[in-house]
Amino acid sequence: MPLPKAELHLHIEGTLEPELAFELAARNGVRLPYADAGELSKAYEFEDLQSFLNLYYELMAVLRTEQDFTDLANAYLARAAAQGVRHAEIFFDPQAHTKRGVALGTVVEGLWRALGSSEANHGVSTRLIMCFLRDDSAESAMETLRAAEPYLDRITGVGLDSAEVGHPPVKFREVYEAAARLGLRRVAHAGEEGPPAYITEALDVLGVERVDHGLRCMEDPALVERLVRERVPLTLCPLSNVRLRTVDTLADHPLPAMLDAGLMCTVNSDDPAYFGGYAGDNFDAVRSTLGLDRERLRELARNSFLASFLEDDEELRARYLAEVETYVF
Ligand code: HPA
Ligand SMILES: [Zn+2]
Repeated sequence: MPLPKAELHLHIEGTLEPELAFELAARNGVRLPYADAGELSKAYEFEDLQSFLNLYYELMAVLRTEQDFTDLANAYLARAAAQGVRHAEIFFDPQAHTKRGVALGTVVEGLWRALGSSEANHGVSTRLIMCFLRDDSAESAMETLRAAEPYLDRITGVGLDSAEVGHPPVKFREVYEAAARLGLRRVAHAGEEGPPAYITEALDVLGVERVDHGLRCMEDPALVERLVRERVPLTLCPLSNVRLRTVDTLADHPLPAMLDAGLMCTVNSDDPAYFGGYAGDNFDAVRSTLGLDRERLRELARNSFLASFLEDDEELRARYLAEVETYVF
């Protein structure tokens, strides 16, 4: 049995495996500019975040119906469960779909058909986090938040993703203020490719409770000290960092130094279909390549549940934490 863990940084659109992409393309009569899944897999060589995002948005063309989103989410949940994920807080990118003419309701209802029965079907509890595309306008983000109001019983929080550099958190101040008034939890990608100042801004201006990635905090000792003091969780994605060349190799990943510094780190998969692994694969990679011992792995798993948005079900959180503490490696 794998180590029980929560996944806190997972873009559902990033779980679209080449085989499913072709299946959905055929079902929906969408033509992909690749002959087959094998040829498509060869396109998974990325230079940076933008080169990945180009493919990520291109392949979304195959997602059209509620059933497509249900199938996508069920495929992810089955894989995650097999790798010890007991709880998943799942990002989705509504604007990437609405701008293609797919209604927000189709996306949310489709995802919900998988998520709403996930505890029974997969043994995985879930939350849904709606992300704004930071390279789109703040007005578009605000319209998206307004359009989501009928679905807020299914949406736990808001996040911020897509191309980071040049799109600082402050651009979304009003949107995050409005989200807070609606009772939504707040997270944001910051410090993946963007500078440490974006992390500070996400905390101070957007009021985020977790920082997605946050890797570049290591360039600013005062910021590290603050993140440690305030116990701000960071949702790290080691295999993603390697594939998007945020670090040179996995052996160079700062995770051990971040744990030694006292940062509240978690390990996640980001876009597992694109970056070579799901949550358990990321844990296996940091164990074997970075030499993390059992107590460090247990700490990462414990952090994942402590940092999760399970405040409405503390009994469940306590059960997961007990599983982590009694886990025999
Ligand atoms: O790793 C990521 N970074 C920013 N935006 C994203 N959207 C999907 N994955 C990512
Ligand atoms: Zn991400």
